[in-house]
Amino acid sequence: MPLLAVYTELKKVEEIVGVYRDLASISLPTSAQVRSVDDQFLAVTTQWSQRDLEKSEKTNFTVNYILNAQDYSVLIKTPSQEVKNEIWKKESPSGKYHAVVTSWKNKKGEEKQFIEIWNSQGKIKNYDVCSQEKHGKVNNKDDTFGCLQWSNNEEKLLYTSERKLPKTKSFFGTTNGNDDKKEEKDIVLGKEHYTVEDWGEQLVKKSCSVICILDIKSGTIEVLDTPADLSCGQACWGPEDNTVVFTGWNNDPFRLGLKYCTQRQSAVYTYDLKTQKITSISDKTQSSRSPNISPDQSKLVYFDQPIGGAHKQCSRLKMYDFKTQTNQVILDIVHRPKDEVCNGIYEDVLMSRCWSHDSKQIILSTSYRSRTVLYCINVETKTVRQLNGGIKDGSSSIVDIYKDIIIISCTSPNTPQHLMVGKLLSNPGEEIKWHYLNQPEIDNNISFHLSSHQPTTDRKHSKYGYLDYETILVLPKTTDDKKPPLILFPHGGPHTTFDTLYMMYVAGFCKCGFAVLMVNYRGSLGFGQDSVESILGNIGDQDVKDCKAAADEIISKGLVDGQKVFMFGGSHGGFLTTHLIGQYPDFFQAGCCRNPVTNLTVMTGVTDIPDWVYVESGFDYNHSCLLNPSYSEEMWKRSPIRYVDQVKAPLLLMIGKDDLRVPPSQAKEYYRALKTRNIKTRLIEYEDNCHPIVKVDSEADAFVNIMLWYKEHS
Ligand SMILES: CSCC[C@H](NC(C)=O)C(=O)N[C@@H](C)C(=O)N[C@@H](CO)C(=O)O
Repeated sequence: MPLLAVYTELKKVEEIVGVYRDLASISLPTSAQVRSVDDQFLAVTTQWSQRDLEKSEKTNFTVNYILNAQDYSVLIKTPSQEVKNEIWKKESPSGKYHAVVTSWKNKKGEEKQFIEIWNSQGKIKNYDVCSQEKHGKVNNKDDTFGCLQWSNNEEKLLYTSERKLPKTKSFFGTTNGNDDKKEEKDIVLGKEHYTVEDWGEQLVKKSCSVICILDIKSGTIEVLDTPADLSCGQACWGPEDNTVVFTGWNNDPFRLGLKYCTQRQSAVYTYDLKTQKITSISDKTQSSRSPNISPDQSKLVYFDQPIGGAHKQCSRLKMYDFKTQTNQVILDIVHRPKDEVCNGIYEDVLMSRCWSHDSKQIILSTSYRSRTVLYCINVETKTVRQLNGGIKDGSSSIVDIYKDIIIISCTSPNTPQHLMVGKLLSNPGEEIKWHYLNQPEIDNNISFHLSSHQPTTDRKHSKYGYLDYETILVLPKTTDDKKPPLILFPHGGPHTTFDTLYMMYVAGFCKCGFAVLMVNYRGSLGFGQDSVESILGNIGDQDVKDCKAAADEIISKGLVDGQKVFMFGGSHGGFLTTHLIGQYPDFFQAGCCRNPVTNLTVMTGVTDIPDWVYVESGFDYNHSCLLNPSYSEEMWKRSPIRYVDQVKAPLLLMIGKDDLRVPPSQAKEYYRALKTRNIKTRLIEYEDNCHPIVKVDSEADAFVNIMLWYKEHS
């Protein structure tokens, strides 16, 4: 390479790395809790996360605020305090105590988990919860099953953990001298290689979760006697702490991946702590989750939806009355949005605090077309109203509510997530006045535009007719008349959505000079259940054409350079990337995808969610389904690999080596197919990454590689 070329290349790398460093240094809020100190003051504890590129890890820290209770102005803000080894922290109802679940490695390198109880003077109790050998590892906050709940009398803590498994050793092993007689009796021989099923991608080693109660005074642990065929989670205390309410997922006949999948068979149960009787309070023909009890303890709300079908869908909000022991629908599934207020609920779970103080209203946030919006739902009148958010055309989501003081997180593609505080007003006509907890840094070099797209006549759906869809165009500020090159970026799923959020990669692409078109093709969440269902049996066609048509429309408006179009997407977005470069070979300069689905015919045997392949290809699924030639033929027709002979655009493929959702074999097969056809391609493999490639160092490396790939092929 000539010297000048080497220099230019290095300069390019330096610039991209510089862009990424700046963006990675932004800290983002992860949670917050509000509490009233007295009539004059409010206390808000906030948790934040920031990438540390030097240490290749995320740094977590807290910041505490004291606010004036009248006008919400910030009176005191404490310096940031780094948090280490903390899995979970929960304040007691009176605010006197904190429970903290911590994880720590001892000198032998063994992981230990503790539940610590703190008051204002310091740590008052510390329990090595696993040493009692009543259960396995404690679930953490991000697990589907996780929970940590104080009893109302502050004497007990509810949490979930893995069920205790019998110890096993080889048929041929001798006992270790340290084993006492009792332990030896409990050891089963020759089962050490038996498979232990788990719940798949990002839930590895989560096999059967149980509910545990820690008595804070004595340190004794009670593991509730729940059936072995249920994985239990999302537990909370029932009225007067006499029952425990929880979600139970069926383990049988075998577990399918649960991450991004709310359609699995699950129900809401109560467990009577005196009689140990378990009762299902939800409709067992539906999939129910996320029970949440009202402050007056008279009722609870939860989500439900049909079992099976699309991996995420529109859900109902239901309510169970403890006195009458009856259920009612508060907000039903919205098939075809009719009004301007609500397109239905698409959330996995409710926030742990979501009730108004009078136990009459629920606050939740969910997708409404391409924005996350706030809803206030009156459970008595069953009326829904949208609450005003913090940014026009941006997104707002609830973080916490306590005695009607609400904390929200506000964002838009040019404004990183920041926290605001306001008061829920009794007059529904009045707008909430939001006050900043922290000031965001708005990037005025980035702008965004929402567009609605109508399918052309040839793309009308045979059952649902004309369903519209949306895109979010994120544009860099240009200093000359040159139009920016375009990155076409459809989301994965396919049943997820792009809301007008700040996304580090998108902001970074813009700062490197690219416009980004994020496509909420038909099938995305936030547009009604008909839209979700319209894509089943149509993948590889309807979604592909929606993306291409959206790009054409934006190019025709003259906002971007139509001669320089690049593809980008992960997972189902990678499926669309490989489809689009195959079906429209002259349209794209280059492409890049993370963990793409490329060949459906071989996916059923390797993914943790084989049902996805059947359902998205238009077939019904049950656990005994077997692939046959007619299914395979249809799956082949819908697979990107079918078009590989037509591909011209150089393609960068990235894989997380531990991905259980779309195993690396999918990208590898496509990579080999391109190589033998002399199409320029590169495969990058990230160790220790699963489906989302988000380990701090990998995410950073991937960004620079993507930008270099596009720049090289511009
Ligand atoms: C058999 S895998 C099908 C695609 C996959 N669907 C589900 C239900 O997991 C998918 O597209 N998943 C996305 C939600 C996804 O994981 N996308 C991300 C990763 O976080 C991405 O890289 O874009």
